[in-house]
Formats: sequence, structure tokens, C-alpha cells
Amino acid sequence: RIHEAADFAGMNKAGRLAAQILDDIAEHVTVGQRTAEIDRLITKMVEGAGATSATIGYKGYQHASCISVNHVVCHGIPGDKKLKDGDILNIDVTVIVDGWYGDTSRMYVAGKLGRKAERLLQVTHDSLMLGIEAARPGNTFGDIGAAIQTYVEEQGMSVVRDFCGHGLGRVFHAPPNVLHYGRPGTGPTLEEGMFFTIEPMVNLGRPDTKVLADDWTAVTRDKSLSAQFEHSIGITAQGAEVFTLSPGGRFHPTWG
Ligand SMILES: CCc1ccsc1-c1ccc(O)c(O)c1
Ligand SMILES: [Mn+2]
Ligand SMILES: [Mn+2]
Repeated sequence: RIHEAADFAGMNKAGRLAAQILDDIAEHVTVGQRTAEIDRLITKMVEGAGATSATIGYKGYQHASCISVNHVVCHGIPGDKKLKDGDILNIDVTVIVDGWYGDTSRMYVAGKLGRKAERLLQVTHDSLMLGIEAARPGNTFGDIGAAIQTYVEEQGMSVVRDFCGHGLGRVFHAPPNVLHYGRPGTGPTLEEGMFFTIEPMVNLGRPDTKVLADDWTAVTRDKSLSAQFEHSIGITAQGAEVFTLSPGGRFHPTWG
């Protein structure tokens, strides 16, 4: 789907709200906090803004956020387990504002961030930004995947292959699948007016994942730590516009 100039305003509004919620939730990510409580606060923020959660009711999912702790790769379900010192967690929020979808996630730490975990967060965030730099008209989706994969593997880490980014706009998920690995020059060509997410998941160990019996929670098979960052972007003549940058100017208030 190719969007018009006016559609960028709608995506900016939805993206900014999702990013603001991720800014505002940071102070509640503390040792001893339950992820169900974090999700309850996010639900209140979405409603308080007069927006709608895209994930409540989506494919039977019943929460306003996915919260994925330590070796959970993605789709972690908010629950009553309390956060421990050193836990790293991805909080993923998708909101709908005037019909437009804003989908973003970032990493937080409860208590003190370990050195290996800090390197994982840094590499994962940098890989997203390298993917966004490759997102310009005339490049291909393979250029985005190659930029991410090459950098991550040079750092001795691995890119999850089992989940990908996606087109979005007035719908949550649309083609194309946005792979976080690939070969330069392959795949569809990027065009002005394309809206999609880039949401790389990076593991300290092997790329392999499995889904738990709850049919949602994806974990690393080798139990190594995993991190993810996600932005919703739009392709412009100059390159890419990021709809979900933190309004507070800091992508990761707790860490970077
Ligand atoms: C919980 C929402 C959901 C359900 C099935 S896939 C999915 C999901 C979660 C986070 C995302 O960024 C996304 O694009 C989809
Ligand atoms: Mn998301
Ligand atoms: Mn997404």
C-alpha cells in the first residue's frame, strides 16, 4: 500500500502517543513490580489519551502490551511474576489514533543492568537504527535485512528469524514481511509512501526460538538473553520518517 502525504500526519500522531506511553511507563519498571501491573498502567494511559489498544482482542490476545523478560524473545504475556534485579524486558505497545496504528517497543531494566545485557541492548538498538538508515527509496527490503544481520553477527550475536516486521497504516499488519536478515539488493524495492515496522530481535546465543504451551510466549531455545527494539516508519523522498521516536528525545529513558 502506498500512502499520501496527509497520511504521514496521522501516523505521526499515533506513533507519538505510543512512544509517549513507553516514556511514561519507564518509572514504573522497578524491582518487585509485576508485569501485569505495568500492563494495567499502560491500559489506563491508552484510555486516558482517548486512543484504542490494537492488541486487546487481536487474535484472542487480551492485553494492551506484550512484556518479554530476559530470554523471552517476544509476545510475553503480562503476569504476576515480580521483576528481579537485573531483569531486562521489552515492552511493546500498539495504539490506534483516528484509525492510524502506532507500533513500537523498547527495552527496560529493573535495577542494575549487567554488562553483557548492556552490550545486547546497545547492539540491538544500533541494529534497528542501521536498518532505518538503509530504508530509503530505491533500496530494497533485502538491504534493510542485510544491514541489520551483518552488524549483529559482526558483534558475535544472532538475529531471530522466526518473527519479522510488517506493513501497517490503517491496519495492524499488512504485507510485506520485513525480514531482519537478508542479502543486499534482494526483495521488493522501497517506495515513497510505504509504512512499515522494523523490529529486530537479537539473541546473545543461537537464533532458534520456540513458543511455550501458552501458545504466545516465544523464548530462545538455548535460554540465552534476547532483546528487541521496534519503530514504525514511513518512506519519504529523503529516506525514512520515524513515527515512534520518544517525544522526550531519549529513545531509552532507563538506559541510553
Ligand atoms: C499481542 C499482539 C500480537 C498477537 C499476535 S502477533 C502480535 C504482535 C505483537 C507485537 C508486534 O509488534 C506485532 O507486530 C504483533
Ligand atoms: Mn510492536
Ligand atoms: Mn510490530
